[in-house]
Amino acid sequence: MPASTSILTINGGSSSIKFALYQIGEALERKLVGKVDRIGLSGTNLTFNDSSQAEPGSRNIEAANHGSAANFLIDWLEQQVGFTYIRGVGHRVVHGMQHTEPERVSQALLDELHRISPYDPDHLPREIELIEAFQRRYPQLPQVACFDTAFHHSLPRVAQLLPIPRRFDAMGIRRYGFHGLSYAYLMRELAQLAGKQTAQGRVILAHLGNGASLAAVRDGCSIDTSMGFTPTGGLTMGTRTGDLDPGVAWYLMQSENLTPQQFNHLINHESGLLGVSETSSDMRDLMEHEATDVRAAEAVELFCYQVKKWIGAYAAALGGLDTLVFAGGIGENAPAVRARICDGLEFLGIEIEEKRNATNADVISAATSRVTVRVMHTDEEVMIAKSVCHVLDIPIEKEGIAS
Ligand SMILES: Nc1ncnc2c1ncn2[C@@H]1O[C@H](COP(=O)(O)OP(=O)(O)O)[C@@H](O)[C@H]1O
Ligand SMILES: CC(=O)OP(=O)(O)O
Ligand SMILES: [Mg+2]
Repeated sequence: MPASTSILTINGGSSSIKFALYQIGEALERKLVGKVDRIGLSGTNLTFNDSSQAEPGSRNIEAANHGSAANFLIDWLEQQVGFTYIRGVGHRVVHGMQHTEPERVSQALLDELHRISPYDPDHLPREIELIEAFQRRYPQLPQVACFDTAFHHSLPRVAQLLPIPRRFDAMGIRRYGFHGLSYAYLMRELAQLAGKQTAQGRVILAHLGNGASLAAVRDGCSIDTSMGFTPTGGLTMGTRTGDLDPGVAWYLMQSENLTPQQFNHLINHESGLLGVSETSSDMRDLMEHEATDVRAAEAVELFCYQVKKWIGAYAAALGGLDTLVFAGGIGENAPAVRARICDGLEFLGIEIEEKRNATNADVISAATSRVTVRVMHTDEEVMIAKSVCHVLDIPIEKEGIAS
């Protein structure tokens, strides 16, 4: 790969690290993209696509935790590209509390992230580990934290409040919302594709991946979102419960004699599509076995039903609906799921065109549909890269993305 000034992006999930390298030219050009997945499990793997090579590559690695995966990744990047030309590293940081903008990582910010890491035990400790691994190896290299909560700083008070004693609100125990990098990207793309007026209208964004949430957006601002204090809330997901009757929490903890750690594992890693199907957290697997396995069928049904209900709720919160956007691995690639979600929502003005839906077309609504329904590919990485350029004052001439 040619040596040129670049930005590295790091997106640390609960068992994976996604990364991308953007060359800074007139526009940001993605040169390398990849991920380390199955961290802490057997068969940890690094897979990558280098734009200068015809074939994708992969390597088996040993990584018991995010720290050792990060060190492996740093060594590998050192060999592939070298760090001399990397101007900055941008990290997705899932929880940012009151932070509304991306910012340069400082010791004060790291101290604060350590303090709030119990707020999201599945993402934050690993993201901190990644930032610290880069800091140890390249102390002079600027790092930028890009907060998933920032997009939702505009939530009205009523959408922030949790119905628990008021003293907790003063301690920051409130609804924040997540997937903000994805939502910010989708809103920028929507303005480019459909015009600013459409992006200023009443929009529901459905980010349906392993982690899944919806956001209601009006005048370009988030007015509500399904995840709350942690990314475990809202919709049922691959392995997370989503919203759960709090009485169930109390009952299970005491009847099963669960420690807080065991309970956390149950709601984040053993539930959702995996818990209901007893077989897989992966929507593709479940759809394949729907006809023969009632558990898989119920899991898919529950997911579609919940997304449908949230669309109804957010249409009410927005006072109507102009645009519905599907994104994320499921939202972008599963026509049958989109069709099931939208079935019965004709009363809201949502009509799907079967053929367009089947091909994952950009616009999948019928010409007669009052609501425009779109399928959009989301890109958290490029949002991170742009934020790094912004925070580090690196000019990019063109707003677009070259690849
Ligand atoms: N063609 C497809 N049909 C149905 N589901 C799909 C398809 N492609 C990907 N998915 C689902 O997308 C989900 C992963 O979404 P993704 O956004 O990649 O997750 P992550 O949150 O890990 O980035 C999985 O449930 C996967 O099964
Ligand atoms: C915020 C969140 O849930 O992220 P992910 O979907 O990557 O787990
Ligand atoms: Mg994700």
